[in-house]
Order: sequence, then C-alpha cells, then structure tokens
Amino acid sequence: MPMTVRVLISDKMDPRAAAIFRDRGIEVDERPGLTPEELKSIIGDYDGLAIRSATKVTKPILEAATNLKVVGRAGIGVDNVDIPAATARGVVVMNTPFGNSITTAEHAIALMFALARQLPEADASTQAGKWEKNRFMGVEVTGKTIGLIGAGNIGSIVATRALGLRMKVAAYDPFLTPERAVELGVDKVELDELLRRADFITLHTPLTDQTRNILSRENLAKTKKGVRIVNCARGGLIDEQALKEALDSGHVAGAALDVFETEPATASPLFGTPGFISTPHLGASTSEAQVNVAIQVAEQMSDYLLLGGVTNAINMPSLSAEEAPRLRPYMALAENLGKLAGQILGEDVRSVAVEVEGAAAALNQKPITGAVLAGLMGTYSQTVNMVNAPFLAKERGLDVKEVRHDREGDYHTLVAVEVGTSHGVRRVAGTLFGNKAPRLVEMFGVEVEAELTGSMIYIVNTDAPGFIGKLGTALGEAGINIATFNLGRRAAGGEAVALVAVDGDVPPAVVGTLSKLEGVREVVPLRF
Ligand SMILES: NC(=O)c1ccc[n+]([C@@H]2O[C@H](COP(=O)([O-])OP(=O)(O)OC[C@H]3O[C@@H](n4cnc5c(N)ncnc54)[C@H](O)[C@@H]3O)[C@@H](O)[C@H]2O)c1
Ligand SMILES: O=C(O)[C@H](O)COP(=O)(O)O
Repeated sequence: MPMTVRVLISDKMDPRAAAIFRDRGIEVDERPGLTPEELKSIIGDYDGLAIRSATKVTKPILEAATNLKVVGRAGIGVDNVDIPAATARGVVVMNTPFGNSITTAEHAIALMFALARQLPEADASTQAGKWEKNRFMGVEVTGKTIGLIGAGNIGSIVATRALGLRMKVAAYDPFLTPERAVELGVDKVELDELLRRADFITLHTPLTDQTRNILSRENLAKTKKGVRIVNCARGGLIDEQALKEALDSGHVAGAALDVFETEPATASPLFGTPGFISTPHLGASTSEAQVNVAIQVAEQMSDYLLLGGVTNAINMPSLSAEEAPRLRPYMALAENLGKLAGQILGEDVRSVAVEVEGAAAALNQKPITGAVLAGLMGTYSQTVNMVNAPFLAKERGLDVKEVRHDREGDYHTLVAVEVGTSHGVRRVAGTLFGNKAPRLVEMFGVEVEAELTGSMIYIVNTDAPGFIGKLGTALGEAGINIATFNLGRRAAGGEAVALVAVDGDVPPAVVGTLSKLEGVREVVPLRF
C-alpha cells in the first residue's frame, strides 16, 4: 500500500495549490491563521508545510515536525523560516523566486507615484469635501534619479519600469556585475553616492546581517534633502524611528512602507506622520502573482514529496523531477557505500572523496555526494539525511571532495568513496548492474561482488583452507542462516574478506565467537 503523503497549508493561498496537491494524490489540509501553539500541536502529522509570510517556522515548530520533509514558501522571502534549524533537521526549504517579482516591482512604482503626487492624502481630503487644490503640489518623476538598494529580480524590474518613465537609475548592489549594470542601463554606484544623488530611494534586498538597518539614522542623514523613500522589501532595512524624525524635520519629503519591522504593524510611530504612506505587506498581493506562486509551490513540493525532485531549494542543490528517477539507484548505491564505510571505520573519518566515472560522471554529482555523506554519518547520527548531511559534514570539519573522471574504467558506471582516517585512506566502490541494481565491486583494495542488503557480517581473515567451512558451522550453531556469501582476497594465502548476508540480526555473542575463529582479524556486523 503506498504511504499517505500529507501537506498542511497554513497561510492564505490561492485554492489552486490545494487542487494540485489533491490531483497528485496528496492529502491536504488548509488551516490559515493557526496560532504557533496550534501549529506545533498538529505539525507532526504532515510531510509538507506550505506557507506565505505569516507562518513563523521556528525551531520549536520544526522540533515538533517529526514527519516534515519540506517547507514550501509561496513567495520569495524565507526570513520567517529558521533555515539552519530546518537544515539541521533535514527539512528542505524551497521558495518561488520569480512568481511575484513583477507584481512587487509594480507596487514599488505605485508607491513612488503615490508619494510624488501625495495621492492618499489628496484622496482623503477630497472625499472629506475639502477640495484643497492648492495644498497638493507634486513632483514629476521624469528626469529624476531613482536609487535602487538591491538590484536582483525585483530591483531589475523596477529599473526597467523607471527607465521607461525616463528616470535615471543608480543601483547599489555589491553583487551586481558591471556587465549586468550596463545591460540594465543603470549606474552601479556605492551606497554613499546613491544616498547623495537619489531623489527617490527604493529598497530591494533580503533582510540579512549586512542589510539590516541599511537606511540607518546615519545613512538617512546622508540622503538628499527632499528625498522620497519606498520599501517593498523587508521591515528592518530602515530605522523606523529615525525615518519618523526625518519626515518630521522635512529632510525626507515622503516615505512609503509596505513592510515593517514588526508585522502585523497595527501601531507605529510613523502612522499619521505627514508624507507617510503605508500598505499592509501587499507587495505580492495580485491575483496573478498569487496564482503563480500557489501553482509553483504546490508543483515543487509535490515533485519533492513524490519523486524526489528538488527545485528552488534554499538549503539543497537542485535535482529535477526528470533527473531524480535516473539518480535514485545511484543514490541507493552511494548511501550504501557510505553506510559500509561508516559502519566499519566508525567516527574516525577526516575526509571523504566521492569519485564518479563512466555513466555516473554524466550525472548531477551533488545528490550522490549527499547520499554518501548521509549513509556515512547516519551510522552515528539518527537524524542525518540528504538535506542536512553536507551541513553536518561541514560542522564536523570533514574535508569533502568531489572528483569526476572522464576516463573509461572497467565498469560502465562507477561510484567510489575514499575515506581518510587516522590510519590512512580506505576506498570502497560500486556499480549498477543493468543500470539499476547497486553492487559493491571493491572494498579496501580487494575486488568483491556483493549486494549490500539487510543484515550482513564483514569478516577479515587470513586466507586458509577450511576457513569458510568453520565460519558456516559457527553461524549454523548460532542458529543464523546464511543468505549469500561474497568473498575476495588480496592474494592466495593473504588477507581475505567475506561479506556474508544473513537472515536476522547478528548478536554481539556471535560476533565474539566469530572473532575467535583461527585467522580472523576483524568482524563487524552491518545493517543496510
Ligand atoms: N513586499 C512584498 O510583498 C514582497 C514581495 C516579494 C519580495 N519581497 C522582498 O523583496 C526582496 C527582494 O526580492 P528579490 O526577488 O529581488 O530578491 P533577489 O535575491 O533577486 O535580489 C536581492 C538583491 O539584493 C542584493 N543584496 C544582497 N545583499 C545586499 C547588500 N548588503 N546591499 C545591497 N544589495 C544587496 C543581492 O545581490 C540581490 O541582487 C526580498 O527581501 C523579498 O523578500 C517583498
Ligand atoms: O517575500 C515575499 O514573497 C513577499 O514578502 C510576499 O509575502 P506574502 O506571501 O505574505 O504576501
């Protein structure tokens, strides 16, 4: 019976998201407006969580999310998700980076015009029957300079619209290349120059440690007198108290905020300040954008939950739904190679090199490496998986290397794992039979051919006549049935290895008995 996959939609989302989940055989509950306590009490039932900006996916929520595999953000900003905590728990976090960009850029332009012509105040005054024609003197935007702080997806769209309005565009974005600036038709400038030159400033960066308070009191003081400021990006980018004072003093002629440091912003010192306009985080709120992001997030989450495809993940490399089935047997092979090395070598692991050759070299290597690390570290950590394995490896200071060989080897496809320990480098390698069945083909320099499956015993002994018989007898006397027997040796009479698949677990007492057989150097029970 296929397992039921369940998704919770915890923010208001276009109904097309739920329809897509259902069409793809996923059970879905729509529960916008849950309190953090309510969310915490039910999140354990779900494999996926679809959100916008209202749901806060905090560490305590993630700790209660014992089945959660993916958080999907129908939108761009993921600052409401504790990404390190999600990664540490092996939960993929994905967003929809383009679905609402045009809509948000249009909102920034709308707010710029609202400031330039004082539209909200003029509207309120007129509807109050005052007809104050002389009170509302506006400014033209044509020929003025708009300064973009952040010129990514949304900032770039704002630039094209502003150029269409015959404005001059200056952009401060340390990651904007000079070539891209030329292509966009904007002046790439330093922040101080932007502050000095801009008649309008619009913010389009994420909220990070570098961008927090980027329009600080000090930077606001560097702006041109009469500047107008728009923020459709994130609260926290502007010092709200300093902005209020700059509006009161008349240094800043107008400010329009769609986003606030604390949301929902039901109170703010800015409210009621002349020249101040606000909207309640409406940047992405058009029917077009909401349909885009709902469809996209539901498709992405379904691809991950049902097929293993990863798109637009913040904490994992991409893997298309088409690639995923081709990679699946490789990931099974890679995970088992990691498990084999991990169970035999224990925690004495300093470096890991994952090598691919033949058909494997044509594939996306990141998921293969992730699976090796998950297998390797899964032997000493219960919570490791493909998502958090690279992160945990980094945390442990493991030196991880990926090598892709163009050469033709003995196998049509090969994945090899070289593990550096305090005793030197140990290597295991495997291939796929018929492009789908994983097989171990090399173990610590010895050629073997074994399916890594179920319960197995790894034995190193001195090659000698009669050993296999004694081993079989010892297992038989312990009531352990042998399923398959795989042998390899360095040289006749030299070191030999056996990988014995058995039915059921191998108790420590049996490991002790086998260790005492003549010529035995090492016995390790294994689980795959
Ligand atoms: N108001 C809304 O409803 C709404 C809707 C969509 C997006 N947003 C927000 O808008 C922001 C921008 O979204 P985007 O899609 O353009 O993101 P993006 O990632 O495409 O662009 C962000 C840009 O900021 C730049 N940047 C990063 N650090 C910087 C720094 N220290 N100084 C200057 N620039 C810096 C990056 O280089 C990048 O080019 C995000 O915060 C997003 O959450 C808000
Ligand atoms: O980052 C975003 O996509 C916007 O802030 C939109 O947020 P919302 O989905 O809550 O409207």
